[in-house]
Amino acid sequence: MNGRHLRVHKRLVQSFKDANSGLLLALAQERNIKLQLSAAVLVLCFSWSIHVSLTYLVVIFVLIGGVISLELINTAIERLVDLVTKENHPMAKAAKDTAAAAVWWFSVMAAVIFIVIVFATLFH
Ligand SMILES: Nc1ncnc2c1ncn2[C@@H]1O[C@H](COP(=O)(O)OP(=O)(O)OP(=O)(O)O)[C@@H](O)[C@H]1O
Repeated sequence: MNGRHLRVHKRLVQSFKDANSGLLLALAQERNIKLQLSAAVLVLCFSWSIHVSLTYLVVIFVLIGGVISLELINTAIERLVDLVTKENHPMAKAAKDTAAAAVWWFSVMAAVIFIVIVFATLFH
């Protein structure tokens, strides 16, 4: 590996370490993300037990990834707002509540799609 490739490799490894530390931080501090990961394990076990098709399984993985990713972005926005102001401010509330709404909206859609997948698998 030449010098340039080594630098690119080190940057990639460092980016991965930073992202991993962000995930661990959110896991340690956010109750919601623990609940969502537990729900994801249950959903995957149930999906496996009813033999969902490979296509549906891919959809389920995308939905789980979407919920967890949005929760991580929500956590980042919460931290950023807290860093910017400790005061009670309507814009701070709007930022936090809108970020939280993004998670909830996607989670509700994911739940609806999962129910459709379960019915389609059991009663096709
Ligand atoms: N600086 C602020 N100014 C005004 N309202 C705020 C402020 N910080 C938080 N809030 C509001 O207080 C409530 C709780 O905020 P908090 O930061 O504790 O989020 P949370 O309940 O821990 O969210 P989550 O459950 O997603 O982790 C939210 O409705 C939020 O909009």
